[in-house]
Amino acid sequence: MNHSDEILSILREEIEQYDNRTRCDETGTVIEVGDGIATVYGLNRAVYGELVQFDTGVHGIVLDLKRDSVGVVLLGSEDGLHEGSAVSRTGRAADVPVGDAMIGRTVNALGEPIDGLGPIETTERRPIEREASGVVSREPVNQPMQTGILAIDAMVPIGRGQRELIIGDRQTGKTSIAIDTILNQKGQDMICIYVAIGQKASTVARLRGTLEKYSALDYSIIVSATAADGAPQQYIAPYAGAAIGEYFMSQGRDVLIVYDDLSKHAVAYRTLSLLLRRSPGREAYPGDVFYLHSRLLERACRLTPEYGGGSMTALPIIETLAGDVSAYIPTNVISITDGQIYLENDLFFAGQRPAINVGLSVSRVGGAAQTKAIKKTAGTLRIDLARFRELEVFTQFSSDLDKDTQQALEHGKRLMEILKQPLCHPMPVWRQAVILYAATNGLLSDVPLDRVRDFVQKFADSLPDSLLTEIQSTGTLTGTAAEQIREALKTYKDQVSAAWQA
Ligand SMILES: Nc1ncnc2c1ncn2[C@@H]1O[C@H](COP(=O)(O)OP(=O)(O)OP(=O)(O)O)[C@@H](O)[C@H]1O
Repeated sequence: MNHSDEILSILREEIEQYDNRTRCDETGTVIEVGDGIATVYGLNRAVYGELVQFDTGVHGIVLDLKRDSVGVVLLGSEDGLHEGSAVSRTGRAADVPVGDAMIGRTVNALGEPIDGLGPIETTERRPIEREASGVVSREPVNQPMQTGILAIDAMVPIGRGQRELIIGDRQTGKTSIAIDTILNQKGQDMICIYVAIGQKASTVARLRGTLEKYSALDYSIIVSATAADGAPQQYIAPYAGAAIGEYFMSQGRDVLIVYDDLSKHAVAYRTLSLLLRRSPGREAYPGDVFYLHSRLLERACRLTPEYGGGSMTALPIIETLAGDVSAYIPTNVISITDGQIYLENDLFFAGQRPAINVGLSVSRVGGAAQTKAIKKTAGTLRIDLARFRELEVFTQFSSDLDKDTQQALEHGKRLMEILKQPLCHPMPVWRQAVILYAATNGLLSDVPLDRVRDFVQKFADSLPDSLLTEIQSTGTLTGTAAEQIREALKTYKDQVSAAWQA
């Protein structure tokens, strides 16, 4: 055989076997399975993040690519899977159904309904992992996202498209802030998505009950991967929530997404990584744990009108241990987000609820989006509170205080009082503006401290409707409106002050 014949025969052989070989790459065999992880041989062409299907019908996601095998995390039960089970590629990344039909429903991390209300009719699906929008398609944050919580809207304002972290120890009211914010979106044309990661199923059910009670389910979606669901579901749940949110954002809608909480998400990812035998780094987290959250939170943005003009505001939640914000995951997420709302144990137990530590809370971009009426009336609030905190510490043991110090202390105490807010009572802009105006201008100095909270609420209720609608619709507090508030406050005080002496 001459040289060219030899080449031809090799080529012919290669071509004949080509089909066989590609088919072989499309299916593989399980070598080992356990703890929700399968090691598969033969899926040479599988790509990172691809969805594969086992012969039992269970799906898995390729999360580890090695020279001879791939590591797959199972999205369902491993019952019936054993060494030698067949696995086939699907050629697509893990995705979730998206569409208006999802609104009002509770779904799992794969977008399947778990609320017993029947199937969800959607026509579109979106991959759970997607590259975040680029610089060109983004617009600066310049529209407010009212939380309805006075302390936040006045001092840590959040804009549409912003990522604001809610951070604090366990049981300090983190979830409550997120829920109140969702309740306040009623009638604001906002779609709210609550992603529950690693929580108890009963907690999620209770939360759904609260949303239902306040008619917030009409514009909300709950994505739930409970503690019973296992690490893979907990790992993909926030990405699934983001994909559902992006669908609405691409339709030009405004979306609010809450990730409750990313500490548990990081723990789920650490579990998977350790089971996949990746080398552990600081606090045993894998080296790419920063990327885990940055690629998620980067997907929140506000789009320019050419790209639909929608927005996705993210409220990730992080739980700290004994107030330690310098731990690995908290510092990571603090550096990714555009600010944080820091909740403090001491304040919570002292009855200051929501327990927001104003000194450590910050919003890096929301100031530009703050409603004018609030900006104007809350002007000195932060500084006055900072001064109050300092004086409070210094004057703790001294009884002989000069008049100025006494006044500043009394003023600070009243400011702290108006910032207390019960659960599920979000405040509209006009009410916030009126209360702030009265408090920051020292108009409450003659109201007994223990009556301040009740007084301001009832006073706000007594104001004429025309004034409220004017503040609410224009978003500003004109000089005449301010004068009207002053007058009304004087009259109202005269009416009720007799009862104070009694
Ligand atoms: N503004 C508030 N007024 C009164 N009670 C509040 C307020 N905010 C939170 N609480 C109460 O504090 C408790 C803890 O709240 P929440 O569950 O929101 O905290 P969390 O930090 O999310 O807790 P976890 O660590 O369990 O996630 C709840 O019982 C809630 O009712």
